[in-house]
Amino acid sequence: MASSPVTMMKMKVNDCSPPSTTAARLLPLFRRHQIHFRSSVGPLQNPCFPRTIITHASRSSFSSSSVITASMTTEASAKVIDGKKIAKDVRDEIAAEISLMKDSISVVPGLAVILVGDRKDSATYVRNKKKACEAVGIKSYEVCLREDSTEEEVLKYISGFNDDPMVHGILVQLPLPSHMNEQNILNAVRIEKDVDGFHPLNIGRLAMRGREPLFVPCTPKGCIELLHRYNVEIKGKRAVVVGRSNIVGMPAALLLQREDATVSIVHSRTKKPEEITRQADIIISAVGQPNMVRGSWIKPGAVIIDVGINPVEDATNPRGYRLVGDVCFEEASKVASAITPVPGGVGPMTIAMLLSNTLLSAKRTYNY
Ligand SMILES: NC(=O)C1=CN([C@@H]2O[C@H](COP(=O)(O)OP(=O)(O)OC[C@H]3O[C@@H](n4cnc5c(N)ncnc54)[C@H](OP(=O)(O)O)[C@@H]3O)[C@@H](O)[C@H]2O)C=CC1
Ligand SMILES: Nc1nc(=O)c2c([nH]1)NC[C@@H]1CN(c3ccc(C(=O)N[C@@H](CCC(=O)O)C(=O)O)cc3)C=[N+]21
Repeated sequence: MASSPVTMMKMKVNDCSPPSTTAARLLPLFRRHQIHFRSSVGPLQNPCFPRTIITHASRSSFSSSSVITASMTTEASAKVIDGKKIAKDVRDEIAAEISLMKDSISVVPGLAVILVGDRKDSATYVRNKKKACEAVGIKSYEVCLREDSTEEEVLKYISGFNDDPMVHGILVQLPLPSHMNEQNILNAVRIEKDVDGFHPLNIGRLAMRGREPLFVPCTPKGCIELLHRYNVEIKGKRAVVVGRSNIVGMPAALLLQREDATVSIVHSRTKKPEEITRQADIIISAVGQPNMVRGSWIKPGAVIIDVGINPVEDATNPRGYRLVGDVCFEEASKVASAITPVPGGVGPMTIAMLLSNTLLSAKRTYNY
């Protein structure tokens, strides 16, 4: 099993790294933090680059070929949805609320994180969660277990945290080692402390009309929060979710549906996925395939939320790799009206939503 982003590394399929100037070239058409769907941007759409490694040399010769028209040099550029900034705003709001809570009822929220094994990426996420908790005033409790621990040991810690009144949220970092039964473990978390929103009862309620889950899974909740804070209208729009995992794709589709979008789901068995995504006003992509969603898959003016976090080889980066999304940013930003970058898009929002769910849980416990 892969043990780090480097060993997990996928081969580079094309060079879609965001041009450094993209963030600065905002469309005058859009007011800050307000996205309107464009019906068309004229003949500006980028043709698909071949799915091969494109070096700088081959790219420049490609762009001077007859395939790209002169108009493409003046192409529109999508607004970049700044997840880092919005996540900071959310964290500031949470910190203010926690400070008030502490002053009035002398309680601070507590989050327990259980990490099993030594995956480097998981260790990084857990470290980042801990830092984020400390910064807003949430007390964090951390358990790190060896890769060869038993399921019973994990269940024992969950049971302890379930009974601990100082702990309002419990997160078991995924993926778990393959010898453990993920379902058994996630089911053991008390739903009142299920801040990840992965308990089947929470997911079931999310899927039912007229029912309310206690917690909404953090990453999909972060995607919707970004759409709301950028004033993207969801109601009545066509949304396509690429990916149907229990933790991102499926709950993202359910949430969009709850927001009155008309939702389609694309997965690994979908034929001609680009024909479906091209109908979308909003695309949320969570597949884990670097740069899979090309410019030609996108309707002009669509809003793109890229959840994918994919390490690709990059010799120029001190880490030897860099993170890219599921969406070819370079192409998509010429067609879409707004797009999240990777990194700096959905990732920081996931952590902000975890803090938000933990605060919500503590408030619920004390009827605050
Ligand atoms: N930004 C963040 O906060 C987070 C980012 N992530 C990232 O999001 C990505 C997805 O994560 P996760 O949902 O856990 O991944 P999973 O591997 O659990 O699910 C991937 C989904 O994508 C589908 N899929 C895979 N290949 C294709 C393809 N070629 N065409 C269409 N659909 C495809 C799969 O279909 P099928 O069901 O048919 O197998 C599956 O539904 C990863 O890059 C992950 O690192 C994840 C969590 C949080
Ligand atoms: N129980 C559980 N809950 C999760 O929510 C969960 C999980 N397990 N397992 C793994 C995935 C992945 N995930 C991310 C969180 C933050 C970033 C994040 O902050 N990313 C930064 C980049 C970080 C970097 O540079 O390495 C960004 O996109 O800007 C990414 C991915 C939560 N997950």
